[in-house]
Amino acid sequence: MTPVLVVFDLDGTLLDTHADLVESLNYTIAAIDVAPVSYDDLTHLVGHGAKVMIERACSLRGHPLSQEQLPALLDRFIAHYTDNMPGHTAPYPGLVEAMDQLKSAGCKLAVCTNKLEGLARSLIEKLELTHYFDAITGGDTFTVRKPDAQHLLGTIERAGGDVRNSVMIGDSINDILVARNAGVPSIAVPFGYSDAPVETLGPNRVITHFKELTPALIDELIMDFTAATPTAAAG
Ligand SMILES: O=C(O)COP(=O)(O)O
Ligand SMILES: [Mg+2]
Repeated sequence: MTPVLVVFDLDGTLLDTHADLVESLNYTIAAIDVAPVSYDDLTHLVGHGAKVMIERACSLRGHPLSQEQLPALLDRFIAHYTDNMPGHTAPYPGLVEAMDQLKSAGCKLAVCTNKLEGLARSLIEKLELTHYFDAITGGDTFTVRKPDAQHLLGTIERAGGDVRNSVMIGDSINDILVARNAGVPSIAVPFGYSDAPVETLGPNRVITHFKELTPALIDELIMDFTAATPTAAAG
């Protein structure tokens, strides 16, 4: 039987990236005299990749961008963010212990983020977490990204997992939707970047700390999900 695969979102789920995102974003938009954004604004800005984050930040501050302005700003963001990695970014409390426990129980782990794959890989590498993951995919890895099912299905395939034996864990609507679209159960965490309370996004479970992310919880979630999904059970 294929090992259980736990797929993590990155920003706001694996890693607390808020301080560095705010810093690089404000450095980027200062180039065109757009006023800085705050930590609270991030719930509205993060989760769709850097391009959307820059666009939304400028709109939020009353300076909608033209499409011609975007590439240079994106380059500015990527350069600043890369130069300052890992900055203040760190795994959320209990994450490493939870991943160790899952690995010991035979689970595979993967990352499915809308961050650019290169940025995600560098950041994970700088934090010495690369060895945990059987696959790392970003918003530019495939032709589509979360919430499109193919982003998660492609990640599962690269990690050598099975869609019937996988779980997605994330902090935003795109994570819950990609799981639903791919036919995979989801877990939401409330400490990331979501406009709405995560309970209202329709995840199969909510955990408030990684100490709750045990092999037993994952098994139970897959069992419940399979039992409630006739096609998955039949497949
Ligand atoms: O918006 C981003 O850059 C990525 O966000 P994600 O890791 O939560 O998918
Ligand atoms: Mg996220």
